[in-house]
Amino acid sequence: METFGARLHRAVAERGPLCVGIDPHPGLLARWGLTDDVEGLDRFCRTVVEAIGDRVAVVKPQSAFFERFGARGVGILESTIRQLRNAGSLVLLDVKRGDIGSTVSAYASAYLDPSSPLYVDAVTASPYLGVGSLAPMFELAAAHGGGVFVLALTSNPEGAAVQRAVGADGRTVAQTVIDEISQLNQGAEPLGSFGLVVGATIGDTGHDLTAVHGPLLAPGLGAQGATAADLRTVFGSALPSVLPSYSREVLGAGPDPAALRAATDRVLAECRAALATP
Ligand SMILES: O=c1ccn([C@@H]2O[C@H](COP(=O)(O)O)[C@@H](O)[C@H]2O)c(=O)[nH]1
Repeated sequence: METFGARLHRAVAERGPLCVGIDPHPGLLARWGLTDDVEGLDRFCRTVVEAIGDRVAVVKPQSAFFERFGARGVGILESTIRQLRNAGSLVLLDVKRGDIGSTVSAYASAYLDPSSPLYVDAVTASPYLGVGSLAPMFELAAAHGGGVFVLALTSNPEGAAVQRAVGADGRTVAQTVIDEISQLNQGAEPLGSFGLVVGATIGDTGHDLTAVHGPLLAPGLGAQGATAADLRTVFGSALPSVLPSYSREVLGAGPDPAALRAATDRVLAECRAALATP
């Protein structure tokens, strides 16, 4: 069985270093001339998948925008995941789950067990009940070739107060998360399956990402103000592991599929240039 890290490494080599988010904000549905209901949600997602599902390495549906429509919205999420898989992109579900270990086990079954209707290639997870509480997710991911991206240094300004707080051993909370995830990836080739979320907005925080050996998802580009040129400052020598992520910057170009593809190609070119070694 091929690991998530190996599949991601191959997808990025074939399609380029880019993750595009599917975030059907009410404002975007309106701008696309769609109704703010399940029918509008379905049309929005189908348009995105048909436009870019066969050209982007990773697509990241944001679960919140599906959950707000209840069971029918989650049904659209299930069908969007299936369509993305058929189009050949890896699916990273942004759900930011975290809880005590016995409950994390159920979240793991929901997203990382191939028999689940919401089965995806990888999920985002929150480490604030302790990285160890996420162990059931790591175990199920490893068993089925899946991946987990753990929040370390998020793109929103409010995150710093918690994530950069310093513990008794002198490390920040974020550095503790970084170090624990690095341990999980030891010995994995060509890339570990356990990633971190590090916002492109945060500047140079002095955190050491050199030993992670797993993917570094970088949201915050475009709508939140960061540019591809900021990636070098944030990630330094860890730049080759960065997976830049854009949602509204690309989605705002819709609903014309050609315009969505053009926006995707533009941000991908910017990321390629930013990630290229000097
Ligand atoms: O630190 C984080 C973690 C996750 N996100 C998510 O990424 C997208 C960003 O959307 P944009 O439209 O590109 O701003 C969204 O789903 C967030 O929930 C993040 O922004 N920052």
